[in-house]
Amino acid sequence: MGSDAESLVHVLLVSLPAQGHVNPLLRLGKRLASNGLLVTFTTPESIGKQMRKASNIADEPTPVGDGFIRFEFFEDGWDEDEPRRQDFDQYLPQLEKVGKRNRPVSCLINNPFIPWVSDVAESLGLPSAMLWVQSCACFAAYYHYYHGLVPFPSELAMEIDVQLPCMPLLKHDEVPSFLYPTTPYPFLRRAILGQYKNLDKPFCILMDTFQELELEIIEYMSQICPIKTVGPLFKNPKVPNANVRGDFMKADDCVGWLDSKPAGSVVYVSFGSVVYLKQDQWDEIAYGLLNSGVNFSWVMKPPHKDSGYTVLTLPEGFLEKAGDKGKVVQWSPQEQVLAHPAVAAFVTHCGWNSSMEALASGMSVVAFPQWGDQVTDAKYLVDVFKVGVRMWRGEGEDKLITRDVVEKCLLEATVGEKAVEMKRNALKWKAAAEAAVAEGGSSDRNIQAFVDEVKRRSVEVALAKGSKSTVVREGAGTNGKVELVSS
Ligand SMILES: O=c1ccn([C@@H]2O[C@H](COP(=O)(O)OP(=O)(O)O)[C@@H](O)[C@H]2O)c(=O)[nH]1
Ligand SMILES: O=C(/C=C/c1ccccc1)O[C@@H]1O[C@H](CO)[C@@H](O)[C@H](O)[C@H]1O
Repeated sequence: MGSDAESLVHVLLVSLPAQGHVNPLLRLGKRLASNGLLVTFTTPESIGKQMRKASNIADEPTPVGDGFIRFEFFEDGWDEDEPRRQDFDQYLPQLEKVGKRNRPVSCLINNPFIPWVSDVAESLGLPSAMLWVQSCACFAAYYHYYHGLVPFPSELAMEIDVQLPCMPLLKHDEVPSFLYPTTPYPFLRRAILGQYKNLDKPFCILMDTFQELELEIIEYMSQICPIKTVGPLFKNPKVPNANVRGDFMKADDCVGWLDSKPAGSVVYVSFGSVVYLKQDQWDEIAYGLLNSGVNFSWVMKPPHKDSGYTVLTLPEGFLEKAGDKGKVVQWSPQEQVLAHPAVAAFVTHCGWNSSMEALASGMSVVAFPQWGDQVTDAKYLVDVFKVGVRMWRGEGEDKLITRDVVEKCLLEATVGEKAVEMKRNALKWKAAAEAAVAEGGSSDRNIQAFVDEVKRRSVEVALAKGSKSTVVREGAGTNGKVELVSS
């Protein structure tokens, strides 16, 4: 490692191996590095392999602003082809078993679903932080559910509305769906609530949202938990995002195609990295797109080989009928697409990363949430942030969305008075997001305060540990230039 990197305070970021978790944590890593830390990003080798192939990951630490970022993948102890990785009830304990290893660092940061990282930090006498990768509203919903603070839908009262402090009334199907008594994903409820058991351990809960976006609930929850909002992390005015990326799949080129289209004429359609629709729903979306007459760019990712999903197909003759009006890709460079002037609106599953990327790019949305936080995000995008129309309510609503509804929503989001109003709101959020991450903005100040706190704590830890298991390098306490090294 270069001597410059060696002299910096070192933080270790441990990520769940899922695209929607790697992206925000890696973005945080780049932000911390640009503020002068050495950041090591780690996740299991099974995904590391894919990331190396898709994202040109260097073996050496990469300079980012005043600091460095490097990747270090760890073996999860299973064979390359192990299908149990798709089963969270089996995979999360396995990750915990192999992941609890000593590492010479000053702070450990994890994302949700792997709360044992803060146990590791505690056992090493190190500070830890958690990056919450969903909205503060969802954080509050899980918190109130976990502590039994307000009534939620239950087997006895399935359809009750939920009133959380400082939040709009949520209908029964607008609370994160893993909390429904009937959720088909109880293992994801267990996984996400696992984080709340350990919530007293991280000294800071970083959140990929920003103060101005969720003001009241952030202020409310900040009285209960040590929250620092640092989003939108994908907007990094100090370091361009193209530099270090964590995609699991190489993006297809659709930007050239977008360049050939008039401004505001394209609808971008993507359901993220995990959600997979049923074939009949896919067909209705396809016909809705054709019938609406809009230009479209549609992400059709292949299913994971162990997911049990069958490969989706397009209706016969679809591509011929669409001609140059449509571009179907397996994976897109989403940030670039959302920033492209040709794109008018985004049909999204409302994962929090996609939601933040849309808001911070000034993009109107057609909300097509499926499960988990997505149903709550859709509620906020449509009714609170007022940037979208709702195409479906999510897994609580058991019905096929027909091509006519798809067409109607596409047109509502792209032409007419409502579309203009939504775009106006979206541009307002874009400006607010840019201000939050700009020098002196709310998120920028919080990042700097966090980095200062990590540096301060690294000195404390070094002093407390003495020389047996750690070495404090020359310059300890000045400019935070301290590194702990296991002897
Ligand atoms: O074709 C695609 C689809 C998604 N993404 C990225 O993958 C992440 C998806 O995260 P999100 O929380 O929206 O959904 P998830 O995949 O976790 O359900 C976001 O950062 C997107 O920008 C991308 O780069 N290309
Ligand atoms: O990334 C995931 C879930 C991954 C998963 C689930 C089941 C089995 C293997 C992997 O969820 C997404 O996380 C985002 C951030 O928390 C969230 O906003 C999206 O809605 C989720 O789809």
